[in-house]
Amino acid sequence: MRSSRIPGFYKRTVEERRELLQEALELSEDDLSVLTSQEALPIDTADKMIENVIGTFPLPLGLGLNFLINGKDYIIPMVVEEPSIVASASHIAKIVRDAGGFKTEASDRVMIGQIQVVGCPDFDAAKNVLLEAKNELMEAANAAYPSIVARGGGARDLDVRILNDSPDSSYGTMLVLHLYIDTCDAMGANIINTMVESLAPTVEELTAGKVYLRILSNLADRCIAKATCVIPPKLLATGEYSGEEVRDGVVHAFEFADSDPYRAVTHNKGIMNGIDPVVIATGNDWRAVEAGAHAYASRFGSYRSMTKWSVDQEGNLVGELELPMSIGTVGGAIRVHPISQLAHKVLNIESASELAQIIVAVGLAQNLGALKALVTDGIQKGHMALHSRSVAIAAGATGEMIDIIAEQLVKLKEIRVGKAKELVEQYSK
Ligand SMILES: CC(C)(COP(=O)([O-])OP(=O)([O-])OC[C@H]1O[C@@H](n2cnc3c(N)ncnc32)[C@H](O)[C@@H]1OP(=O)([O-])[O-])[C@@H](O)C(=O)NCCC(=O)NCCSC(=O)C[C@@](C)(O)CC(=O)[O-]
Ligand SMILES: NC(=O)C1=CN([C@@H]2O[C@H](COP(=O)(O)OP(=O)(O)OC[C@H]3O[C@@H](n4cnc5c(N)ncnc54)[C@H](O)[C@@H]3O)[C@@H](O)[C@H]2O)C=CC1
Repeated sequence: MRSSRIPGFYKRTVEERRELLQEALELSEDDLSVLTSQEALPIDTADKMIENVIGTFPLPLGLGLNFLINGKDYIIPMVVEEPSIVASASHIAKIVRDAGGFKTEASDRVMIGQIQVVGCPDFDAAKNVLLEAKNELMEAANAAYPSIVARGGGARDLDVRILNDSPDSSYGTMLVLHLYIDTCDAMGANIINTMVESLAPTVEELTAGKVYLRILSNLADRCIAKATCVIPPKLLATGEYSGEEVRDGVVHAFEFADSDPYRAVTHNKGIMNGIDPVVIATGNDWRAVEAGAHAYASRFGSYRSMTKWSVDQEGNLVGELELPMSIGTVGGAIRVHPISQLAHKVLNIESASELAQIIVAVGLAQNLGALKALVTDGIQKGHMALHSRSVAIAAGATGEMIDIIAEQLVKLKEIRVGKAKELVEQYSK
């Protein structure tokens, strides 16, 4: 692939951008045809994906540019309705690229299946008996889904916990079995749920209890991806703000988020601004990723910042983001949605682990984009300037009028629908 650095891409027309993408990735007309067809998601396909279908709901698909991750260039498809996100990710990726790019890593792709057991006559004895039967249970789980074992995955470990066993607990005591499963390139819901459901009768027999829930856990804390970046302050200088001022502002912003859940939620929303669009574009389950990410942000006992920003001995800004990343490159809607298939082609990835690492790099970039704006000019300048186009459309502007009205709103520093309506009326006259 050619470089993901395509300066001024955003100044081109949609048509020109498609041509540039085709050139950069050597895509065929056929690959791109999904973008120009009347129905990007054919209604017959949509009707098979969910229930009670009456139509489809299109969202913009943009490209995050400039990403250099572990020395490899990536063009990143992002599906999102909010303006300035794609610009901001590309803006920070450009800065980090000049600092050597993002470095990422990932754990093994081990997901968790849970089995809930209640009513055991002796919970400690039940726990011991399950642990003693660990190998047999893992073998039985693998036998329930042999194809994942053939791909090199399958059950890896098993653990048992007892919940609510203190006398003052207001809930009933229960035993929870965790089955740890390597799901290879799948998110793995199907694999995990099949395995835990298959074990339930044996677990009931061994524990003399009753099994209720048999389902994966979205707190996928053994399926982790991590991104880091190290940025010399000179690359952060913005307008009248020195690089050191921006760097220190970002660290203060992190400390604020890490100490205060009210701020942490907004800070982390800014991270998910980058993560969700890639998860959606690649046909993955964003509710699963969201739920896992927020729970992971609370793992030390309170809800905290997902990212960490600090200064190293050379005075560089150091950013880190580590999250559970239960995504896949096969399964679910991934091979069903035609645009998701194109997104995977554009990303040019080999595995779910590679995709997970890209996603956390985008989340880290997105966080820095928002913080850099917040500690300098404020969010309104960059974000609202781009949002002004949506405001103009909401006020009834069409065609060439959209950019003209949007520019006037920015100039007047009044980016609101009421003002836009006045301008649309004047323009129409
Ligand atoms: C918007 C920018 C990037 C402008 O920033 P800028 O400094 O004017 O950008 P620039 O003109 O120097 O351009 C630098 C690069 O940015 C990209 N870029 C620049 N402009 C565009 C554009 N129009 N379309 C596409 N890409 C764009 C592009 O890659 C460009 O490189 P080039 O191609 O020129 O070589 C900046 O102001 C920014 O990042 N703002 C923050 C935006 C943001 O975070 N939005 C999220 C919504 S707010 C929110 O929901 C989260 C929040 C804020 O609450 C989270 C929190 O509180 O932590
Ligand atoms: N709590 C949750 O998060 C839940 C999520 N889901 C949904 O499950 C879907 C994801 O399900 P999956 O089980 O991942 O999809 P899936 O079952 O459709 O795909 C996995 C299949 O792909 C096959 N496969 C082919 N190549 C593979 C490779 N290289 N690595 C691994 N498997 C390979 C496997 O044999 C497996 O049968 C998402 O749409 C999600 O919304 C469903 C239930 C609960």
